[in-house]
Amino acid sequence: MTGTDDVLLVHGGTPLEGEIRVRGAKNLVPKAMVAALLGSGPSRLRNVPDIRDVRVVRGLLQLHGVTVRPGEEPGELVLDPTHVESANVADIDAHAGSSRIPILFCGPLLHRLGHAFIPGLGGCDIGGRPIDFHFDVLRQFGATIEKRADGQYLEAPQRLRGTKIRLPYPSVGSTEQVLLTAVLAEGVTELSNAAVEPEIEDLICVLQKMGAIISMDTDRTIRITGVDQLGGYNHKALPDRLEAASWASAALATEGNIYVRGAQQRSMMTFLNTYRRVGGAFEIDDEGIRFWHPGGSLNAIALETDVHPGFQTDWQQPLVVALTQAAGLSIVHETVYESRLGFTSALNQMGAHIQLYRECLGGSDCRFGQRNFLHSAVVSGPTKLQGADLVIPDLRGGFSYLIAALAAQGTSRVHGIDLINRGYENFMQKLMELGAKVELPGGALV
Ligand SMILES: CC(=O)N[C@H]1[C@@H](OP(=O)(O)OP(=O)(O)OC[C@H]2O[C@@H](n3ccc(=O)[nH]c3=O)[C@H](O)[C@@H]2O)O[C@H](CO)[C@@H](O)[C@@H]1O
Ligand SMILES: C=C(OP(=O)(O)O)C(=O)O
Repeated sequence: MTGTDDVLLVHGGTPLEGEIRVRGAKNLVPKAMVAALLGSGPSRLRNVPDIRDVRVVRGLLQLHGVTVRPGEEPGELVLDPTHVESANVADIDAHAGSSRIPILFCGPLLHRLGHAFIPGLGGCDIGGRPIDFHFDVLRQFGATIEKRADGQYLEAPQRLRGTKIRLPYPSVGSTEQVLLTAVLAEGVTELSNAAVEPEIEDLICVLQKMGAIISMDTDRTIRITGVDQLGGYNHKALPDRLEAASWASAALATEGNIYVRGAQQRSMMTFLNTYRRVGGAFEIDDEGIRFWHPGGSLNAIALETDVHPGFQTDWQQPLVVALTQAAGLSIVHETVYESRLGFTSALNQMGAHIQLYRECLGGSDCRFGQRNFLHSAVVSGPTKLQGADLVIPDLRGGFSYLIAALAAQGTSRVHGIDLINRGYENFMQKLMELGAKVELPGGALV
């Protein structure tokens, strides 16, 4: 989607009502696809959403010689890495800036080919997003890394060796880097201060199915005993708790009622507690979760994002839109990314009252305090929102703008909507199914 197609007209003021379905998690599926590279035979991944991050990884795997084809059931992919040794990666530059996943090809490619080339990464612009932890751990396994103009070139002169690693911060991607590298490394790897997000546990399940030996302690320590060979896997990806929470926030902000088929309580407990504190209602059954605004006013809250099992940072932006409708002062302290509150300036243009601060407000001190990062917010509500011209800044910020436009009076022009396809499957169709009044410029229905 390009040019004027990349704009959506949103006529606000209608509650979102109905049912949508979430499929496999954006933050697991592409990584499980990379894990298939480690196998000696084909893998089957089910519940795969049709999102851009999946398409990017599919393209990268194909460049490396993995055949990827649809399986028997809808949303199933069969990934066969048998011919990886004959890979032709001449076109890899085309994938530069596409997503964060290419960095996770390092370990598997070093094991398979002895070398790897990683193009520049993409992903949301919500902070500096360095990759120093990734390269530090890869060096500890025995890899050499050379920075080139168009990316990073890595080599493993010998088989990578297990090692003892302590992450400076429980980074999700770096934990996955260690897992995907350690499983075929020689000997034992001990990783402390690891991230333990549900998507990481699911990746560990995938790797265990392939033959890996991985144990998780309760103190963020993961131990991996390297093996000589891994097989393929057959796995159903865990559902996308981040997308589910986005729709839950949309139900609250638009005074609507949405049944999210596929949403799973276990991975959303912290979100559900917060949703209840704000005054949102939900009901859980075996197939999904219904979220709704029960009427009356919403409650202001203090909220701090954190690594799992804390409040996930990717839940923050959509929920902030609902907080503009809560009575009183809400405090939001973003501790995972230093620049994830910039999206609020557009909400202020729509009529919200959100003030940003450099200090760590409302909770513990974080890495960003006293360092000039506007990473705390005070949201004063309730405020009526008015339609506006909005330019989508990042994935969750983009979905938040859609929510704000749907909750607002009048019409908004939302520019850059294609970015949302990176992580939300068929979001325009889902909006229509929920009764949203949205159209493409020129009057075409989506
Ligand atoms: C594709 C994917 O799964 N993306 C998720 C993943 O991103 P991603 O894996 O990139 O996020 P990390 O957990 O690594 O980043 C967390 C923090 O660690 C810092 N850091 C990270 C790596 C590094 O080498 N150096 C460093 O300083 C980052 O700047 C950030 O401040 O986890 C994030 C935190 O749950 C989520 O918001 C993203 O949706
Ligand atoms: C920050 C996100 O993703 P990524 O790491 O892919 O940029 C997100 O999903 O909100």
